Amino acid sequence: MDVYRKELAETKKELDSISVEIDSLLQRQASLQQRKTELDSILRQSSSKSDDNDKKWDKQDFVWSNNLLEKMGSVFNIQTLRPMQLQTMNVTMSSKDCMLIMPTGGGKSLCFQLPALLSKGITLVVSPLVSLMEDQIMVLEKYGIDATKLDASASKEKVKAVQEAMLDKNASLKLLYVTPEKLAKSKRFMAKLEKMYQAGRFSRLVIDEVHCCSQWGHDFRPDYKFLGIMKRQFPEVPILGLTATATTKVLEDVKKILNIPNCHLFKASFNRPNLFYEVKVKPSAFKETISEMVELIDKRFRNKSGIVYCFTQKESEEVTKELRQHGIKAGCYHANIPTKQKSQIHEMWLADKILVIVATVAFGMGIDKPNVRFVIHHSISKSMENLYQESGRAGRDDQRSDCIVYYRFADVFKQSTMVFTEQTGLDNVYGVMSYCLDISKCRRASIARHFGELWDKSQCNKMCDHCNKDTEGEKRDVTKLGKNVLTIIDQASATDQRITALKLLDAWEGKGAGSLKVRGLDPPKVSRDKLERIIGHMLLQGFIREDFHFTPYNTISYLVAGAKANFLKSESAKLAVEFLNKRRSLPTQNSNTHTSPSSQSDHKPLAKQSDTKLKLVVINSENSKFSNFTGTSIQGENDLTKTKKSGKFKRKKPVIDDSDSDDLDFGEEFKRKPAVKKKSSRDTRYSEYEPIGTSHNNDYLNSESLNGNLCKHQDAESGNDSDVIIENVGKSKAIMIDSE
Ligand SMILES: Nc1ncnc2c1ncn2[C@@H]1O[C@H](COP(=O)(O)OP(=O)(O)OP(=O)(O)O)[C@@H](O)[C@H]1O
Repeated sequence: MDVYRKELAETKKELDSISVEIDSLLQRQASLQQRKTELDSILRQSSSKSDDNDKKWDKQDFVWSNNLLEKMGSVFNIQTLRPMQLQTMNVTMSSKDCMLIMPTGGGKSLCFQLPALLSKGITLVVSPLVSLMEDQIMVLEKYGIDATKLDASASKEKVKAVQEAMLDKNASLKLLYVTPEKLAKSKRFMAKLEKMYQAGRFSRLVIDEVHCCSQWGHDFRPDYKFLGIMKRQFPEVPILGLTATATTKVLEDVKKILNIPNCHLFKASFNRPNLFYEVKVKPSAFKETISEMVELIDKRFRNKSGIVYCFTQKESEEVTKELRQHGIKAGCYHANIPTKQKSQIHEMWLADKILVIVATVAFGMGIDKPNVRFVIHHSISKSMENLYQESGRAGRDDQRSDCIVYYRFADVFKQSTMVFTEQTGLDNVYGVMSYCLDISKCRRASIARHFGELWDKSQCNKMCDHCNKDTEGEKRDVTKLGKNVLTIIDQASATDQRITALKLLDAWEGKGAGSLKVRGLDPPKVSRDKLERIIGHMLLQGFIREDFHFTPYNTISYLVAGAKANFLKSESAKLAVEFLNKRRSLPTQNSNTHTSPSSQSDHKPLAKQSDTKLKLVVINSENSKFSNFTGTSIQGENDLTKTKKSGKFKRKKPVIDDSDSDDLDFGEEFKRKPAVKKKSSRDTRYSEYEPIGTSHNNDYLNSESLNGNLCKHQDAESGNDSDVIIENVGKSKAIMIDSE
């Protein structure tokens, strides 16, 4: 019997492990399937582009072409069209359905305003915000174009006049703006549209922010769904959908909802070459974040116009107050500020009387200030679409501008508790977390992948922090640490306790509530930032998940085991997390392609960011008086430093490993390279020291300017710290000697 029992136990065990493998393969299959769909779509789009799509619509021999070009200059004062504008106008003028995806500020409005002038009848524009309509109508009035809106505030007389114009073939009205709610809720208005259609005066339906139709989008508006009946009711009316941000999935969904499966799709590149993308690690203390931000604005954006986006109204008020106290002309903008005051602030900002607007996302659509030099996110956005759109308010004049996100792990939970009830709310937040956690990939490549665009990262032109800094990531196997996280979570669950991310981190580090600590689990010798990073990746990879609970006052996010937790426990899955490789090269003098004068000297390296804290200086200089002694490798035996105490020069073994990363478990696959002697130009330019008393500024970009900096150096043998001064640094090489 024992034999059978034993065999039964083994059989069960094997079956369990097969189940785990099957689950794992199914998950992999699902994610590959999704990627395949994305790639298919990208290829379809690019091949249809290279078909006759662009070429056919790029012509200027349509019957309306002369009139179009004439009015473009005489009415709109525009001399040349931007990419995709002509194609879009030609398609819609041909009465065909079209969708245009063009970045914020790209010039979408012209694509329907100019055709509206050339067409008989009225163009109906569905727009999500009354303030947006007002802005556009104001501009159109300046051009002498008759445009109006119908919303809840319209008087009876106004409604009557508009309804008459809808049917009067002699009326001058060209554009009529309505909200989607107006269409969905007013049967009378729909009846009037029917009549306008019968009279042959319904020339075009324009749907601004068309991504709002899809609940997969970041701004789903239920009333946009109603627009699905428009094609059925008015089959002859061409639809033109406009958006700055829509993923492949959202586009497919929108086409279905609007019943325009065969519409022409024009996608201007998401790429805004003049925007520099950057992520900074946000200090845990509010005041510290403010002083970093003040320094940043003072150094890089002095007297420049910008926006600081905050998560809440309270946060935006506090940040405004602090910035003002530091002498920065800032104004606050959020939904609860009285309308009159909001307009005043907006106007003062437009006139550069206020330089920085500190705002919630209420300060959004329709901002058309050309010279916004920076957009800083004090807290992360709720989705990549939001981040892209908010950042995109910088540099509408095509001049170099900066888009900076301050990322802090704790902010992820502030967002997730707000959006977890939305269809894709959590995925959206995790998309931003993934963007921020990345430490080496080109930011544009990440954005391109998100928006399903083919992208060659060499086109970034060093206009993102990663491409500009030549940082290197190195994947490390942290499966053991991941399993520790699960052990803490399991124990909490077994003892009916709930655990937030903060408490989990505390328990892991042996702090906080005793009942959450796991006996026998030693605190890892890894910095808190790295632990946060590991937990972040566990969330992204599904090893843990958030579990939301409501209290009368707020929603709390707890961490629980995720769908893939068992894979990690059984080690059928590994947890690999990328950390910054310490062997990071300093960009050479020429490598900085920043074009604006401010950026030349003021860009800080990532040194201050937690994972990238500099700890080591390359010792080498051809030009130095010690050149006879120094080798070319940072690990070279000839590396010399003079100790503080003795004043004598002494050979030192430079430290490669993180002093706090001993606990990181390097598995086979991701084994960290040993601190080998590697002769490469990269090594000779490498620096891991943090200068004391000098802030991290762009001086690093010119390694000669390292000279004279006082640095901390850790002796690899003794572990003792000593102060050293860098001396005799050539254009790309450095030597350090003692400070005494
Ligand atoms: N071909 C062009 N040449 C020069 N300027 C243009 C051209 N097309 C549009 N513009 C200008 O670019 C600015 C932005 O245009 P528009 O407001 O249409 O952008 P948008 O794509 O609708 O942006 P958003 O998504 O922010 O609404 C406007 O000031 C507009 O006059």
